[in-house]
Amino acid sequence: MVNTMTLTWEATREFAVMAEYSTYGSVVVLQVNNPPVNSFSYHVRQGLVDGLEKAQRDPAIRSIVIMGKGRTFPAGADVREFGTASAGMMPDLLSVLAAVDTSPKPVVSAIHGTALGGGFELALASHYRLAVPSARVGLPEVHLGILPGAGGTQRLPRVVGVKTAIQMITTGQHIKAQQALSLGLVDKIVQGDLLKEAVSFARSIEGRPVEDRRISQKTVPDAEKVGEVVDAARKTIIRRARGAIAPMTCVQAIQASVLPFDVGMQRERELMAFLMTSWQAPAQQYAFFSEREVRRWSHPRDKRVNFKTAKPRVIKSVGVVGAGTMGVGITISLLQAGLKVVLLEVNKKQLDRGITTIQKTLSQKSASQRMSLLTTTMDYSALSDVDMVIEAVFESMRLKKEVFKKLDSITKPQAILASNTSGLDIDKIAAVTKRPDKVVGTHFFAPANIMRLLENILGKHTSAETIATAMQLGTTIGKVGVLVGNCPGFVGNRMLGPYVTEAVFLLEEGADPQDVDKAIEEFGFAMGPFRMGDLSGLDIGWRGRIEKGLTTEQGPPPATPPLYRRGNRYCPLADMLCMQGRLGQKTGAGWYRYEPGSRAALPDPVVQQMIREYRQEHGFKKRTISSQEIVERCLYPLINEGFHILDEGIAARSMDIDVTYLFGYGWPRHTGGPMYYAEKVVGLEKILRSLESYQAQYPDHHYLQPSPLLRDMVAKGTSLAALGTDSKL
Ligand SMILES: CCCCCCCC/C=C\C/C=C/C(=O)SCCNC(=O)CCNC(=O)[C@H](O)C(C)(C)COP(=O)(O)OP(=O)(O)OC[C@H]1O[C@@H](n2cnc3c(N)ncnc32)[C@H](O)[C@@H]1OP(=O)(O)O
Repeated sequence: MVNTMTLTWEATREFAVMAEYSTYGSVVVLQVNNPPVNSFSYHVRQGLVDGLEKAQRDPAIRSIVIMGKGRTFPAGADVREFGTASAGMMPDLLSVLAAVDTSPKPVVSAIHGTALGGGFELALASHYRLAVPSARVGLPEVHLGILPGAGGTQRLPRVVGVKTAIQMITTGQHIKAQQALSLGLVDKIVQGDLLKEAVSFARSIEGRPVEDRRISQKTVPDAEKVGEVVDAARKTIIRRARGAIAPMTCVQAIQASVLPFDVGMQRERELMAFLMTSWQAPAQQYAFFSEREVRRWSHPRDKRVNFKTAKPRVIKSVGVVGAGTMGVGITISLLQAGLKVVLLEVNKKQLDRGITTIQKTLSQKSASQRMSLLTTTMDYSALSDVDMVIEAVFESMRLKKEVFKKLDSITKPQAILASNTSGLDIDKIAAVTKRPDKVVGTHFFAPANIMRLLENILGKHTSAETIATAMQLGTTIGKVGVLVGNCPGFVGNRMLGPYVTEAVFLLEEGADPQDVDKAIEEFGFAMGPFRMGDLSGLDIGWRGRIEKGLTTEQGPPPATPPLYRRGNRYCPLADMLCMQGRLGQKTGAGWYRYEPGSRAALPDPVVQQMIREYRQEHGFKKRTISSQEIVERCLYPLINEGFHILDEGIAARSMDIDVTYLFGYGWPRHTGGPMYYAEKVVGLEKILRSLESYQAQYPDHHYLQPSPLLRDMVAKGTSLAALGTDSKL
């Protein structure tokens, strides 16, 4: 045990504030001090190298502790430095870690918070690792489109074997301290004061040889199985990674860990250089920072609508109206965050079903505690005292207006009233209340307890305080909140319109649903539009089209040309399926057929026949459509709609659109999001020319008409960053 009273502070802060050097008798403690996450920017690297050298020079020093100041052990390289001059400035991270590994005096990494990426690689290069019970470690570089390029792909498998290393590195998962201990990744879990414990531990190992503590000198325990492990991983990754190059490149680097350490390190370096210079790494890093940047929201409508000045109301209790799929998912999210919930459902059977689902979904451990926060009711008066209500009833304006009228009369005057509408006019809903300033859209995505996106919609009268509250609620329940303006479909579903419309037009011309889905899935989406439609339920879109008067339950509205609605081209194939009761997975048939109890989408000859007859009836000639055309025809109109949205100020920045798509619609992260992809991967000029060319072929597909903003940007050579505040990225 170290007696704190005997600890003496020597000259500190010698190496700027970024790696503080303190001595405790024979122990040097190097504390990285680079808030918020102690990333390894240039000055930290220099500070560590200087500190290590100083410790080696001082004969009174016999051991070295490295730790993080503030909230965490270093959480990795400074990603903002990537691609800048300071990233390449020596010492680089590899030299810091080499100085640690080869130190003749034992080096102990003492971990709290999150030791991630380069931070965990530093710990692995150390001779001993301690962790507090709440610490987590991991190598999440794959999410940034790179690999653990400071020896992580070589040292980790030497401890846990190739199989576990592949699993950890290709998923980027964070491991809790206890699991890290059982995997041999930390040597000891310490309770109490980490600094004191680390110094005490360092003293206890002074004088012991460090050679056999160097992970770099060990061999991989399952080396003989590397071939079969890599083959198995390849199969999983091809299925899971869909177009992302980093996961398989990580595997290639890990494969080299069975070679001598220096050879493996060289291979890791080459593969890192390959990834660092790929187009996917900057796209994923953009996605990482955008996820955080959307927290700094504002809206051009009103300068008070700004994260800096708007203060949220305190929300302790929330009413949820409707115990359907969405209401139940929202309730689970709120309960999991420790909020009190009053769930109202007027249909007793539905309410009972909802309660059962909530009970089943909440984790065993905390279920009873969480359930104690839940009140269920069929009576609106039970909502009289809640701070906020989220309405999640059926998507009908008439019904929503009825609900909001009731809520306005029953809830306390300061309560916020939110609608989970997926695209109806928030202003019309607000207009039936006497508090339009407290009405806001909070669009959750199914399953609402899992999907991270929360699209918050600012109505004409929504106050800054109300928006701040909705954004804050998102953070409280672990969602990524994006602020958008009010228009039909808001950002996400509005852009989805052209995508699904064009996908259905492709069926008219010769593609089958599975051809379209395959092309979109190869692009990187987890599901193509038809599989997604079957999963969500085809009746959702159908009801929406009925509500808009585009179709009826019996077919086209009277006196309507079959393939046109209100002057626009219209394909009724989806309506035809719904009229047959084919509503998707839930009815065992939609665009595909499903065996009882299975979710596997099977091509259905009945649908293929229906499409064939439809083509014949309307004079469409079947042709072969390439995957490239499918991707362009579906995604470019979606992107084009994004430009309209920016032009109208519905989204303040292109990154708000990208984050919406990354977190709500499964847009592949390695492409950065639709707007990033358009600008940085394809190029705006190419998008514009493709739209023009398709529009010339299909003049009545109005979504193919390029947005004036896109045209203007191409003509002037302006960038998306220049439109909003994402220039920082
Ligand atoms: C040419 C090739 C030659 C080869 C030579 C190779 C040499 C070796 C080089 C590199 C190898 C190592 C690479 C890496 O380490 S990459 C980074 C790996 N680490 C991560 O991915 C961690 C990312 N961060 C997180 O997961 C989280 O931030 C967190 C868990 C650490 C903390 O979460 P939370 O408390 O929720 O905070 P925030 O996420 O909100 O973050 C706060 C703040 O900090 C910024 N930030 C976080 N991590 C980094 C980072 N690694 N670099 C820069 N900035 C970071 C984040 O953006 C937030 O900023 P704010 O929005 O402005 O507040």
